This record gives sequence, structure tokens and C-alpha cells, in this order.
Amino acid sequence: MVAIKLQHVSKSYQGPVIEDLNLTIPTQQITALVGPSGSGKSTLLNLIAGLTTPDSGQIWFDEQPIFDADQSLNCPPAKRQLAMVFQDFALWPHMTVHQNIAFAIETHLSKAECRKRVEWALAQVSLADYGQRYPRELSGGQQQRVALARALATQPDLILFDEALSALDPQLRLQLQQDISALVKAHHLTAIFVTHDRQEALRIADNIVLLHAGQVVQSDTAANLYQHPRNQFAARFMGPLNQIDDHTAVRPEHVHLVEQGADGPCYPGQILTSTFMGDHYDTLVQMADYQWHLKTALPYAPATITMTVDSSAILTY
Ligand SMILES: Nc1ncnc2c1ncn2[C@@H]1O[C@H](COP(=O)(O)OP(=O)(O)OP(=O)(O)O)[C@@H](O)[C@H]1O
Repeated sequence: MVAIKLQHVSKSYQGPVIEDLNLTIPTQQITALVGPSGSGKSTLLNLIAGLTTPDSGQIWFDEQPIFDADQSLNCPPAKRQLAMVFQDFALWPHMTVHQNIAFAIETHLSKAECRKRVEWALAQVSLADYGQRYPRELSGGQQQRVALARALATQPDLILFDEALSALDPQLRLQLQQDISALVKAHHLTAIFVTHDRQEALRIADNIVLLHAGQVVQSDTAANLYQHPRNQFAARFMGPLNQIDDHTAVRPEHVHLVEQGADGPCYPGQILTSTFMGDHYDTLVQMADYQWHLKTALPYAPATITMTVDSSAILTY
């Protein structure tokens, strides 16, 4: 169980990367860190892990200070009760799956306890019979499960995932997102999940922290960030947006084609294209100075049309 608090945390390399950042990450939930490339997601994760040292500020795990620049306090990574899972799995190729997992824990446990713990961890990720294989004998998804088992075997309070699923194909990704979510809940862990994929963040996270240029734009539940973004950057980052004017917009799923004279706010438009997307058509419409995307069940030929929007779903910022 661990809630994380950062206060006035800054880190610079050639220039500032994390700037006077204040953030609380709730305990026993999955928090996704999202943001454009270079916004500081991995750096923030490494500051929490202790792999990178902040220039200033304080970090607490629960009420326990683990970093304080003013007091020269810096708890080493090994004492932070956390595990990390990376995109490239980071497994030793010359060790079996069992040895890879045991390597992280064997110094603290007896031989019998260690074997039991490895078997338990492999069972958690549905790889009970894979202990004697080498990483090269496993698929990418299985290798990432081993990395997850290795993390669980250390019985951490906190697991940090750095783009952990980015190398996997979409179907496998979906499965592992579900598995990670279930394991985090079952073991009452706190998890921080860095991803550049907003769909993944929406699917896996209870809370999302959106970063831009080393600062928190919005830290909120996934639903609030999507439905009530604080500004245009947050609104655009979290999903496609149809601009009504400079300060209002609506998501594609809340725009409908209607007969002229329908109730509610109506917008005239000119259909440009309809693109097949599998479960819907992405219909592109010129609306005044803006191009709108509509989710339609059927394709449409170029024509003049009228649209209405769900007024309760209009985003204002
Ligand atoms: N060790 C380092 N030395 C110098 N600059 C660094 C170092 N680590 C990160 N940076 C710089 O800090 C900035 C933020 O990098 P970071 O990896 O945290 O961003 P990110 O949001 O995780 O990006 P991406 O999504 O592309 O992985 C980048 O401009 C990067 O070049």
C-alpha cells in the first residue's frame, strides 16, 4: 500500500525537464502518465523509482519522506519497495525463466522459499509450466509475463510500468492490460503506467496524469479527463475533437446527422469523405471553418447536410 506525493520536484538536464511539479498518486490504483513525446513521463517515473535524482523538491511514499533535496535525504531504489517492468522485458538470455525470477529474490530467501515464491509468481501470470524454458523459447507476450512475474515475486508495494506493452501486438496488449489490471487489484498494489497511447491509458487506468513540458496539465479520473478536459491541449490529447468555436468543441460520438429543423443546436455542413473504419465510417464534414469527424454507420457521398450535437456533451474550456 503506497500513496505517492511529490512537492516542488524539478529536474533539469540541458534544460528543464520536470518543473516545480506537485502531484499526488493514490494508493492501490492504476495511475497512467501520458503526454507527448519528451513531456517528461519516463523522467518522472525514474524520479519516483530513485533511478534519477531530482534537483529540488520532496517525495513521500505514504507519510514517509523518501527524497528531500533540502535535507539531503535520498532513499536508494532497492529500499523503496518497488519493482519496474520495461518495454524490452530486460530478461537475462542465458538464464531460464525460473532463474530470471529467482535472481531478483534469492539473496533474501532460503532455497525452498525462493522456489515456492517463483512458482507462485509464475502461477500468477499463467505460466506455471514455463520455468525451465529460456526467454528465446517464449513469445513476446510470454516474456513480458515473465517480467511481470519477476516484479510480483519481490512482493512490492508499487509497480512502475515504462511503456511495458508498447512492443506487443494490439490483441496481446489488450489481454495483458486486463491481466495487469486484475493482478494490481488482487494484490492491492499501487501501479504507475507510462504510455504514449491514450486508448491504453483510458482502458487500464483509474487515474490519468497528463504531462506537457514537464508540468501537470491535469490529474484526474480517466472519465473526467475525457469528458471535462481543463483546456484545449487536454481535450485534444484525450481524443478526436470537433471544434464549434475557439472555446467549445464536441467529440465525434456526440454529433448526429439530422433532418433540417430538428430540435436543439443545428450546424450546416458539407460531407467531404467517408472512410471505412471496421465498426463504423469516419465521415469528414466541412463545418464553417472547421473539419468535423462523425462516426456513422453508413458511408456518405458528398452532399450538404445538417448536424446536431448532444448539448450536454459540449466541452467548454
Ligand atoms: N539522462 C538524460 N540526459 C539528458 N537529457 C535527458 C535524459 N533523460 C531525459 N532527457 C531529456 O528529457 C526530456 C524528457 O524525456 P523523457 O524520456 O522523460 O520524456 P517522455 O515523455 O518519456 O518521452 P517519450 O514518450 O518519447 O519516451 C527529453 O527532452 C529528453 O531528451
